Amino acid sequence: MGGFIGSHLCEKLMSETPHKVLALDVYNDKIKHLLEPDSLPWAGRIQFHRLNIKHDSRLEGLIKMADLVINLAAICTPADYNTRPLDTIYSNFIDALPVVKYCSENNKRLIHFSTCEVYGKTIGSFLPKDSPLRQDPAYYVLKEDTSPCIFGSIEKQRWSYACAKQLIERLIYAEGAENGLEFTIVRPFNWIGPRMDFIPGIDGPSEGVPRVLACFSNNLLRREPLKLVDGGESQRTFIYIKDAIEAVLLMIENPDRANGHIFNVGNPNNEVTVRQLAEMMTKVYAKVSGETVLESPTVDVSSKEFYGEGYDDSDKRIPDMTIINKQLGWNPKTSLWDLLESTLTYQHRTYAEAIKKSIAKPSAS
Ligand SMILES: NC(=O)c1ccc[n+]([C@@H]2O[C@H](COP(=O)([O-])OP(=O)(O)OC[C@H]3O[C@@H](n4cnc5c(N)ncnc54)[C@H](O)[C@@H]3O)[C@@H](O)[C@H]2O)c1
Ligand SMILES: O=C(O)[C@H]1O[C@H](OP(=O)(O)OP(=O)(O)OC[C@H]2O[C@@H](n3ccc(=O)[nH]c3=O)[C@H](O)[C@@H]2O)[C@H](O)[C@@H](O)[C@@H]1O
Repeated sequence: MGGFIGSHLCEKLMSETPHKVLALDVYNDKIKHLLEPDSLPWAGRIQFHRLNIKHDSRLEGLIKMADLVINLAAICTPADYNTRPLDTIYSNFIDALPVVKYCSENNKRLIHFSTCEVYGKTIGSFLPKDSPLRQDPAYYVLKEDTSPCIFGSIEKQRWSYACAKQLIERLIYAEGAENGLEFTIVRPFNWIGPRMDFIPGIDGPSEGVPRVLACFSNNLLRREPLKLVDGGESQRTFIYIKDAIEAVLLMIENPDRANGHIFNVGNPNNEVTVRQLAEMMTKVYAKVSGETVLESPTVDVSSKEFYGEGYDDSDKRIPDMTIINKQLGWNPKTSLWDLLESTLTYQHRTYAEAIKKSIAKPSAS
């Protein structure tokens, strides 16, 4: 609950609902503003417990105290999937097991965060490059109940994350079928916004590689070209975190309509290639910062150079919205331009000064 999505969810639950939250994480930096000072209007409704779900005897007791458990804990940055595959598999499968088990044994409802990466590659990506079928949505739109999960070979360790997430989904589904666990599985499609990941060298390790929003923000803040991996041809649909949190709140408030379902949560209208994302972020950042655009705003880099051996990529990710629409009546609202404008305004306000100082005094930390 102390990460990017957890911080936005806690904020929403505190400001717009009467619910109480027991927030568990190894860090609380992103929710500190909700915990202090004691005079906050929701003081007493949110409690932070610093614990590692991997090995902490307090976990079962805390789950027993709750009506609903939301599991967000995971390693979820692609730079880790091929370089720390064991940690990735343990984090996304093994470490989630006690949470599922305690929910099942104690009859607690579970909302588990999976990923759109469980779909892997599209069927269309295996068609010849010039096949007209590539334009047919039947070959690329990702549907919860009919699309297959298509991963690369084992040496493409990128898929360690998707595979672990798929297996935990299957386990939760089986707990529902055999033991009556009440569950909802969320498959986020590139949720982005303020507080996502970290800016290397400022609030995270200098050599760390966060997800694309933070990578590109870091480049823009430092006036470096944005790095396009393997030509930036992969396609993504990005959704504003605040739109996505509305969907999670509907799941929390409507158990009868959410239990037993797997939901895609994304914005099919915000599709771009990574290259187009870089171009749009460059324009938006110039607008919100008042800075000029570099002569060469992007640079190409191979995936091997950027991520190392074993990287692979999802080609295209368009969520089908039929199920979430029917069950919860939810639709995303914010356009890519608007969500980048508010997010990059936040990035500039939060980091520009710190970056300037770190560039001026490289040895000071
Ligand atoms: N942001 C997205 O678009 C996106 C997309 C797909 C899936 N997800 C999934 O949503 C969840 C949350 O993602 P996020 O973007 O907020 O990432 P995040 O890294 O900001 O949040 C994850 C949080 O889990 C905590 N954590 C990890 N292991 C832990 C452990 N063993 N014990 C206690 N805490 C632990 C981390 O400290 C972190 O605060 C993850 O399961 C991720 O796989 C997110
Ligand atoms: O957010 C999601 O829905 C899921 O997808 C992400 O995976 P991915 O979209 O591949 O990760 P990003 O780091 O956001 O990268 C997006 C694309 O940009 C590219 N990229 C990334 C960083 C960069 O500097 N340059 C660049 O071209 C990547 O190669 C990839 O094609 C992560 O796996 C998870 O957070 C999550 O499960």
